[in-house]
Amino acid sequence: MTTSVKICGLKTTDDVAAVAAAGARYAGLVFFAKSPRHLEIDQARNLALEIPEGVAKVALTVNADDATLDAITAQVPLDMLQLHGKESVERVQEVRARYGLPVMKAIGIADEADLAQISTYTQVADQLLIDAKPPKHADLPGGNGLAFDWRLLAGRRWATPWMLAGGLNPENVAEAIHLTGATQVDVSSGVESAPGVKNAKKIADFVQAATNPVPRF
Ligand SMILES: O=C(O)c1ccccc1NCC(=O)[C@H](O)[C@H](O)COP(=O)(O)O
Repeated sequence: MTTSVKICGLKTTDDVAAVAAAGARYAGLVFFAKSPRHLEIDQARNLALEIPEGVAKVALTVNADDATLDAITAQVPLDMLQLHGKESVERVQEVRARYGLPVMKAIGIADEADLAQISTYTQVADQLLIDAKPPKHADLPGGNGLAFDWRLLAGRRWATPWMLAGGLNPENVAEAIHLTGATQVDVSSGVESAPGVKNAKKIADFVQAATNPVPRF
């Protein structure tokens, strides 16, 4: 089975072109003001209109209220919502029902105790993003370029589709897939040349390494 790739935090039409050329399946648009990848709604709309069919447009929000989600979903053509904050099970259900879009819930993992969170959301989310838990005082709840111990996921399976994220890059993604059994992976910092600046070569190398994961270790 080939691995599906999500490139998160696109900001320019060059980023869109690089993602499409590389063969990624998902493109993430970040709505979080503190992030170097943040987009205003009109910017996101223009970018989303450039994303070709076959690449799913994912809007990433953090503890967003209905007014914020109403504004985003009214103006930006989308295929999925990614909830990357402390949204409860009930909030995930509400968002799914209100917008009629598939919802991907991010779960932060630092140690084995955090794995219980995954089972909590399997019944309500369409997808899960299993990511590194951010450091305590981090400005960003995701997109920090930090990995967790992938061995925590070894041999575990969930009925809900899931993506592996956190500190992935072209050099380590094959090993991460090998250790976790992930069939979907997500990356942001690992395909950038500076925070918020995507690099087309790194995007191509990442997709290549993820979709042809010949272990090099
Ligand atoms: O990317 C951001 O700036 C961001 C901001 C606020 C919440 C979440 C954010 N990113 C979430 C993602 O889906 C990232 O791709 C994921 O955390 C992996 O990031 P990285 O470790 O940098 O590859």
